Amino acid sequence: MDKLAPSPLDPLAAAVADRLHAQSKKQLVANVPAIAGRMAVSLLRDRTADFTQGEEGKRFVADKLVAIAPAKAALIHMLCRSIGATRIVEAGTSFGVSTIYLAAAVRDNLAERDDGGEGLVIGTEHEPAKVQRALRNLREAGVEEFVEIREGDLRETLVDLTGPIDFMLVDIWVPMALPALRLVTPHLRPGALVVCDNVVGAAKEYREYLEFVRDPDGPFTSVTVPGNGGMEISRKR
Ligand SMILES: C[S@@+](CC[C@H](N)C(=O)[O-])C[C@H]1O[C@@H](n2cnc3c(N)ncnc32)[C@H](O)[C@@H]1O
Repeated sequence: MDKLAPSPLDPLAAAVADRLHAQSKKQLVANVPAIAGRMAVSLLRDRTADFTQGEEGKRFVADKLVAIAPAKAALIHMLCRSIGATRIVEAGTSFGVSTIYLAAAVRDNLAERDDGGEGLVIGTEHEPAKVQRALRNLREAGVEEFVEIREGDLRETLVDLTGPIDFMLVDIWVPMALPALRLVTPHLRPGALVVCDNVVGAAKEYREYLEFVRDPDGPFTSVTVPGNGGMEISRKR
């Protein structure tokens, strides 16, 4: 028996997502020694395990999927379906794996409402080649019409957002997580959810982000979901 529940996606989108999950895992496994080496150098040099920074780090990750894990993707899909999300922001699109789940949720939420309303996932990605790959994957998965990918640095691409936003996925290199959330927070509707990946595995690196979402006087209430690097799920007050 499979360890995970079946994919929540329709067969067309599931086939594309499953292929990309497998590709991402294979890429990760093949690069374990390279990643471990880079983490060790980063720890010694900058006291952080974040190996994505600096010119060399950026070059290394420029062609990597680093896709969200299947179970986490299924969870964000379920959350988006549960809150009826139709306007979503994704910080960190890469090859579009998480985007497929978010866009499928928007499509299905709109279909259930059946009121002619519109919906959109606004993704952002600063590697032009990844944007092209994401667009191709979204087209193949049949969900392209529900996605707009803004190419460039999110500190520029997310400044002119209009709300209300129902859901945000933060799956980005760590130093960008809090700047992304700060940009989007004013546009999140009350009850909107923000999911940030890998906050347990990289708790030290996410310290400021976590302080922000866990601040009892701040704009969010927050829970940590452990396992596989962990996730922080924060709800806008
Ligand atoms: C962890 S990956 C995203 C994976 C994606 N959510 C998925 O599941 O397929 C993070 C992505 O953020 C992109 N990125 C990093 N810093 C960025 C920035 N300042 N602006 C836009 N994109 C950025 C990287 O190029 C990388 O593709």
